[in-house]
Amino acid sequence: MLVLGLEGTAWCASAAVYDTETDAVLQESDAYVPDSGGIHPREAAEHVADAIPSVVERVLDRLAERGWSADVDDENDDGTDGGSAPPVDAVAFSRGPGLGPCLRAVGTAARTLAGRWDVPLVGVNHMVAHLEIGRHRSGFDSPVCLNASGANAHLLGYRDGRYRVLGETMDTGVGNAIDKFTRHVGWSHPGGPKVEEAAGDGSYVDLPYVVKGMDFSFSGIMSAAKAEYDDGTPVEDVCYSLQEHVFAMLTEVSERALSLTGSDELVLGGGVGQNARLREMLAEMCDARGAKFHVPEPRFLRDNAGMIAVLGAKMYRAGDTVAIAESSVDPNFRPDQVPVTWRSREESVGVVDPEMRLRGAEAIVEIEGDRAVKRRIGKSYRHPELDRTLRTTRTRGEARLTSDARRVGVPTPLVYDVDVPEATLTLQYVGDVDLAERIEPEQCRRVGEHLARIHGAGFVHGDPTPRNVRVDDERTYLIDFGLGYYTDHVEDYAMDLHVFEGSVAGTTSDAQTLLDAFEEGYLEVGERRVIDRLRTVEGRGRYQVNDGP
Ligand SMILES: C[C@@H](O)[C@H](NC(=O)OP(=O)(O)OC[C@H]1O[C@@H](n2cnc3c(N)ncnc32)[C@H](O)[C@@H]1O)C(=O)O
Ligand SMILES: [Fe+2]
Repeated sequence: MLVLGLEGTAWCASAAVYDTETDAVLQESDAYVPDSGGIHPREAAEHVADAIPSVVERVLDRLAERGWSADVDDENDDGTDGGSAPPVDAVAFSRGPGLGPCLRAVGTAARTLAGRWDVPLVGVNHMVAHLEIGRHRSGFDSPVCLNASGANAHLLGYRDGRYRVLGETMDTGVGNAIDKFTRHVGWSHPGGPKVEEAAGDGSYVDLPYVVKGMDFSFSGIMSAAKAEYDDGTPVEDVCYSLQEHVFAMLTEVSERALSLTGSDELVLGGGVGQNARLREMLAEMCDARGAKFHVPEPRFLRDNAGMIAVLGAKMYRAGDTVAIAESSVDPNFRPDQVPVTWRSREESVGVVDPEMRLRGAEAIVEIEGDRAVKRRIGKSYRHPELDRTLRTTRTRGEARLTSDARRVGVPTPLVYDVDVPEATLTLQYVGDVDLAERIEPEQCRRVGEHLARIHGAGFVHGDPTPRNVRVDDERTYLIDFGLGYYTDHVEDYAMDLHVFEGSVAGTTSDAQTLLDAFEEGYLEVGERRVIDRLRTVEGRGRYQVNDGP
């Protein structure tokens, strides 16, 4: 079977033909490169509209040269000859997300071709295509996927018919964040490769580092990078340090996602995936924990129609086509809105392996009688200076907040000893199991109460996932305050709730009952305005907890 794919969500007009028999992809692309600055949406749309017909023509010429032909026959229903056979069996196109005018140009082209050839039309989500191409090329069963593209950055895992967002950026996509910095220093789009090149000669300067659970944010680090540049720090040093911080953040959250879901497979997708330093960090992290890592070749990382054709073929096989009249584009199409018709439910991630607990993402915990000795291990993937700063500040912070939480009535382990240079804490051993292994509404209600208490005391936990809660018959303990901090921003409190809700939704099947109990518990002790803010946070679209169809 042959499927034509069309891509043009922003800067790249591309057409590809995927042959399911041989797994070969023919691809022709034409990039829009602005004279200066970033992407101008109108210019980009003009480029896509102009370039699509010629990339289609070129790829069809190559198809004809090779003599590949579609399975579909050219007979009419009554057996008479229907004229010339269509060159492909189906047409797939990027339906979103992306820039509206660009998407509309691609949609129009796709509908025209499908209508002319009388073949089915398949509407593909561009973000899901970025990750499915890695799963396809790697042959992995059920990987965690890190999408690092221009307008997006998120961690996804398949579960029960949907891709779940396990973590994502709280502001801009990773490529756009880097591109904003390069615009500031006068370099044109795309900025990523220019930063990578300049970074080669740079040395380390300290910049903000922001991860919250499996979510992360780039706005602070980008303002700091611009300020460093304006203050005269050599641009190579800023580029080098930007990469060290931003990619270490992405690697850390990927490791956390592997740990939380118990998956041992990671795939990388998206244009920023072309960056050698990011790939190196992820490969090193996976290697250290015995996980497999795959990154597709560059032509399938940056925007390309090959990934659209490959996913289009899977969808077509599953009967997942769209009528022309219903094929309108969606600039805000989220990956977790897509019904995953081409995968079976058995492939879900998130079946938690109890053994994993002692091999958490950042520390080694040894149980000695009634004590747990927790050592934050060095991560060879990150810069030694950044590594030391993170380990010592988190160790110190964890000791302090664990005690502060107990003082306001939240069950936490006693802190017996703190060794900051060794990044080691000796804590009381608490609970029988992780909440992840025995998750019930009553425990979730208590987690809600506990979080409300610490928010009332002016700090957040920073990573309240079901693995950072321990339970026994009597109590529900919060542990691992290493990402917590003092703050009076309601947004930070709402993010704590969002992290808990996101990780419950990402790893359980009946999340709604658990989350209702959690919010009830929170409201019993805490303030309604935090729950209200949580709704606003979710409503921003970018980071919704989407549980089921
Ligand atoms: C919605 C869609 O239009 C969008 N696609 C997109 O942004 O193009 P993509 O090819 O996936 O990623 C482009 C980004 O990838 C960055 N990039 C390319 N090469 C890079 C490199 N060597 N290092 C770092 N970033 C790089 C570029 O600077 C740019 O920000 C998306 O997937 O979010
Ligand atoms: Fe993309």
